[in-house]
Amino acid sequence: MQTTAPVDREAAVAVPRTDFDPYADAALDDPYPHYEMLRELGPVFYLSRYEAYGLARHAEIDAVLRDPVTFCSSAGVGLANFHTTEPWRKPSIILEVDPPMHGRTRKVVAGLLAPASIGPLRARFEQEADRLVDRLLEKGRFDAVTDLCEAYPLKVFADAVGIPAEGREQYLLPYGDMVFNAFGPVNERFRKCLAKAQSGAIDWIAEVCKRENLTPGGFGARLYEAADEGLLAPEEAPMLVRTLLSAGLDTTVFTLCNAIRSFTRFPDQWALVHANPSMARQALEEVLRYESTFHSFYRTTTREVEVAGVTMGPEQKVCVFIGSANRDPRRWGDTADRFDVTRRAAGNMAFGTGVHGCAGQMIARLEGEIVLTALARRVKSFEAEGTPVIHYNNSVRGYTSMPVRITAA
Ligand SMILES: C=Cc1ccc(C(=O)O)cc1
Repeated sequence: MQTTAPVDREAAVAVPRTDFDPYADAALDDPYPHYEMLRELGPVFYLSRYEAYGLARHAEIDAVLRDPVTFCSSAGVGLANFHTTEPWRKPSIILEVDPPMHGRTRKVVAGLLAPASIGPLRARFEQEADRLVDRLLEKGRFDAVTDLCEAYPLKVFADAVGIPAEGREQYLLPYGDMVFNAFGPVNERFRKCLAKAQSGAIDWIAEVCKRENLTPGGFGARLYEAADEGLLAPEEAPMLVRTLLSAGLDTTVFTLCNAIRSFTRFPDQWALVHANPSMARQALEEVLRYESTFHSFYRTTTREVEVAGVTMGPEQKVCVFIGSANRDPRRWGDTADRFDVTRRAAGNMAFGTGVHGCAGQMIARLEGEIVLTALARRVKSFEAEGTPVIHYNNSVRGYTSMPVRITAA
């Protein structure tokens, strides 16, 4: 689909309008029937409640994310347009910038998080996963959110960044919760979360991003070394440490939540992974497709552009529902709504795509693969103990609580 064709007004089609609220609790409880409705509205629709265009099909989302010049990030990647609204914090110098600046900061962060750079962490990550599974098997029943999904990234990823141990539980997750709520509207959820973040987390993050508080050799310290080498301006190093802490915790926590949730819902799928732990990486990819952590974010048009016959003016917000793209039968066939760990789920949109595709996706996959492998080797089955409590956030999806019982192999 061409997004750079000159606009032909006669050919332009009327855009289907909907007053659907993707941020209502009812939508967040189970977004998938709503996504199907949006996909059936057409390749492009208009969210009248938020005065933004929306895309819910894989093909159009892929094309928009691959055109960062027409669909920019420097006006913010949430509903708020930074050209008219004061952001809640200083914009990110990697997420909320466009090429060419984006290319420079991205090169530094991508180098830090590349397979060659994170490979040496594998042994430490595996040791921590085994230690954690020891504890879980002793317990037998526990809350998978607090005791597993939060505990693991808060230890291994926060250690890899090199921040102090003190204050992580209290501040890291509430800060990430605010980062992801900020991509949605200023609703009650946004306001409550911002007030909470302003009562400690924002200051704590600023403090731990300072060079003197970062462990030598960690990702944080290495960003300052990049500044020493002139690859970054001095003031950019703490901003990129902030990026790691903004993007690298809640996302992985919720991906692990969505994995455990999927395996308790579909025990036959766990049985396959338990029987063959080397499937863990492939199974994780299906979790990322089937229950994406990141569900939606925005781009802003930089000019008048036609998408699938619909003419959009400049300065228009466009919401891409990547959680829907991952269930689009046009891309995944008629089993798109089936959780199937034998599927080839590569090419899913869980980490976005294009130049802004998640720079941390390899370390996120490493954490997920290692945890699932450690569990697959030693846990025969997961049983849900009661209904898990959904974590309501404007753009990411996971759980606040998930009591489970495990049976040792
Ligand atoms: C994937 C989300 C994301 C959130 C925050 C940042 C940042 O703060 O730079 C980057 C990515």
